[in-house]
Amino acid sequence: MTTTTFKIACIQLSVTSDKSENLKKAKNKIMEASKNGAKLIVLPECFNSPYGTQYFDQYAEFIPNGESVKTLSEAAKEAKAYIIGGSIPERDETTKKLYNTCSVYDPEGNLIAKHRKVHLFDIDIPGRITFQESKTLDPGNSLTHFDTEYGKIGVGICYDIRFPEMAMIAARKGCIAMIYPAAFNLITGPLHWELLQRARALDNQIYVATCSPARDMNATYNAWGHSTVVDPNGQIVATTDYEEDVIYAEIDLNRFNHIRESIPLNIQRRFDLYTNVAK
Ligand SMILES: NC(=O)CC(=O)C(=O)O
Repeated sequence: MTTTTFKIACIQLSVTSDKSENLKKAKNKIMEASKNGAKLIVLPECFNSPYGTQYFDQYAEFIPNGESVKTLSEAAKEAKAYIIGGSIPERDETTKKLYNTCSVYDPEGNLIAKHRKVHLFDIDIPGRITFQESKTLDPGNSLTHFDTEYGKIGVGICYDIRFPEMAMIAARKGCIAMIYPAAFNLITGPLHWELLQRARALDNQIYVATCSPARDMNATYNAWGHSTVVDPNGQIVATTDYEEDVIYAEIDLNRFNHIRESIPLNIQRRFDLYTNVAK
């Protein structure tokens, strides 16, 4: 019998400057989410290090030969759940370049996918926020989707959510959900966080989940929090405020199919008109 529902958990982790502490806490929270029935467990962007260009070099690890991969692989196996391992600063073993990278594990603890943030967070809103990830990071060059017994799932990291093409391609390739480990901030969070998630979900009739670190007002970057799960109708089905928390939602494939059959965008698209303007 195919499984038609499963529980997702997004762990809004309180991240400190102590990497071992972050890893220990992430593992404990994964076990807690698994005990509560979660089969797909998501961690936040930069879950093993503070978020900031000044930290990436110091906290960077090789993938798969690093301690964060070891911890997440063990956690996935013990929890018997898929883990979307937020992101960590990654150093490529060959080129030595740095990336903001999400690693994904199956319930046997195998590393099954790796997503390097494709769109780097370079913004300048004068007097409010300036952030230049490209000062220290290189962008990834591929889109990431992986198969589970529940369906295909796509991954993006934070700023990637602003580029609708990514979620659209995932949906066209058959993904039931896009998952974004992310860390918006006190300027862009209230402006765009919820709207972007609901837009990606509604346009593509897929589930969308985001997982943020908890807010720390003593950190150099103050995360917005508000980790959220949105259904294929664009409705919020789980969310929270900015403190440490774990949110849970049921991903229901019957509901996914029902929404798509009721408003059948997939068979109504006019690809004959879209060619040549996609760029
Ligand atoms: N931190 C990010 O990558 C993106 C973000 O905060 C925003 O798009 O706003």
